[in-house]
Amino acid sequence: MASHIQKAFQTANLSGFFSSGSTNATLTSESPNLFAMLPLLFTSSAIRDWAKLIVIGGIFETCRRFASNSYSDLLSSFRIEAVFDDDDPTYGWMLIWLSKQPSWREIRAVEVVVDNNELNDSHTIVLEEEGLSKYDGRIPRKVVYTPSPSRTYSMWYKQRYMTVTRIQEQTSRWSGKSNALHISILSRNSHILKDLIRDARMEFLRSQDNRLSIYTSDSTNTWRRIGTRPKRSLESIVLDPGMKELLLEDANDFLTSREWYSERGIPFRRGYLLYGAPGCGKTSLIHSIAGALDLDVYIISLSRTGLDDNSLDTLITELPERCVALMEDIDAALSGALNRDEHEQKKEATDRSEQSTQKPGPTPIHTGSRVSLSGLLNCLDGIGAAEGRILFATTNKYTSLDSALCRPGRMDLHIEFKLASKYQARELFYHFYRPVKSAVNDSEKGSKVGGTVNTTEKAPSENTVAVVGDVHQHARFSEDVIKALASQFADLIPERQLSMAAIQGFLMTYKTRPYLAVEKVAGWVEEEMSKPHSPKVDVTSG
Ligand SMILES: Nc1ncnc2c1ncn2[C@@H]1O[C@H](COP(=O)(O)OP(=O)(O)OP(=O)(O)O)[C@@H](O)[C@H]1O
Repeated sequence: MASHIQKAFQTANLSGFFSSGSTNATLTSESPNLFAMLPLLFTSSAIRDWAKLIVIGGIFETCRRFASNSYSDLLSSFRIEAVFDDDDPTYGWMLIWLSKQPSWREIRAVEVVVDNNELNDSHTIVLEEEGLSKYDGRIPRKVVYTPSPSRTYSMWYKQRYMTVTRIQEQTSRWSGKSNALHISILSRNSHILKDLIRDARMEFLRSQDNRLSIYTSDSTNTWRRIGTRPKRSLESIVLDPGMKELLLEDANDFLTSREWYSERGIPFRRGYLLYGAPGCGKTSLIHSIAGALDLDVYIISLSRTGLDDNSLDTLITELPERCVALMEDIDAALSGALNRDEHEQKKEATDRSEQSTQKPGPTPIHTGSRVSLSGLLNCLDGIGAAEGRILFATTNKYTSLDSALCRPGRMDLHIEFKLASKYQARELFYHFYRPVKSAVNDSEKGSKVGGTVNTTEKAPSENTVAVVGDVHQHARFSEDVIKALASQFADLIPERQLSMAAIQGFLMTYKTRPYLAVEKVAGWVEEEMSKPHSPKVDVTSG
């Protein structure tokens, strides 16, 4: 081979390169004749040499690849690998588990962010709260660490070497970045991965104690956990006696009756329709019940831009088995002609034009949603509808709902929320100001006068508190005093005229001043009742 190439170079006047013994070979001054050398490179013996070169090269490359693959296979056989995508709950479990590992606290390359949104904890890791205390009356914002993208961190898990890499990818210009955790553990035993996932899940559940996970759907119709919120105790929601208990018992009974449903061939689903005036506790009760039953809440926003029948179907099909699905203001999403199917739209338009001289129909509300009533009905009890889910729907306009939507099987239990009764006003007052046991000041227990409370009498520090502005100080009044004040307060609230939200709003003005609240309530009620938008309920008894 070399002889052929040498020949070619000699022909091209480059023989100086190959002359033996010449260590300082230099080019001749004549320019090399490259064209003359070409035919020599394609003679039969030269081609044979080329072929040999290719075969030898090929053998080398194959051996190299074989060795490298065998090496990776060998390594893989000692390694367990797993990928956790951020659109799956396990990603959050892993981050929380990592944040609890002592070695994780010593990592040297992190992405540091200030956690602005208390709800949004699914992408954060390592809560650095040490050394951060109340400063100058302000609580500092939480600083969180996230593992830097594309870096590999090493650590030990159950005496096994483990590496963690966070991969970040730009999914599209609009939908932003996606994250994934790649975990590799040096072990031949696959149980180590199961152990890791179980530990991560336990850590996650521990961190969620007394918190409720909330999910919403994003523009790609995927469920995303937007964060958590503290569970609200059922006790803090004041409804007519027996109402909460009825709902909780029914939901509890449903969750434990899977077999009963399957033996009778009834789809294992339950729907509750909560209707009534705004601000009467519908949403609060749903969150509270979900907390009491330890279920996650999946919010289905029917008026979300871009949502149509197909995507709604996908979302409902992908609900997990045990969860609370929440559709708020179901009337708002379906009230427009836009949201009815074509046939119904036309029929409705004709009916309206016929009746227009007697009664004008409601103006359609144009939301960004393209969900039709028939689409919603099919989703709620279609083949793909998730089993074991509890659906809660709320509305302020019960009478405007289609009867097909309200029928048993879709909405099994209808519960009316009325404006506040005197009983509710009293209980709300009591829960608002009730003493925290440890902080009751015994010296104030004597402010009760002969079974009634003198509202002109002020607790010693009531006015001082308002000036200082430490508005969240509680429990300076005895239970008896608060109970007596609550009764006086309730007497001044008219039956079923004001919403609980409005009464709560009034009490917020007097956060630590129950006496003043009682003193001012009559004036406030008068003012509220004279307002033109004073609540009117559009309901019929359910
Ligand atoms: N029955 C109640 N008991 C205790 N608090 C209540 C009650 N009703 C309303 N509230 C308070 O009023 C506020 C609004 O309540 P909520 O959002 O649950 O009302 P809603 O009936 O869902 O209103 P809307 O129909 O406008 O969505 C909450 O802060 C809640 O604490």
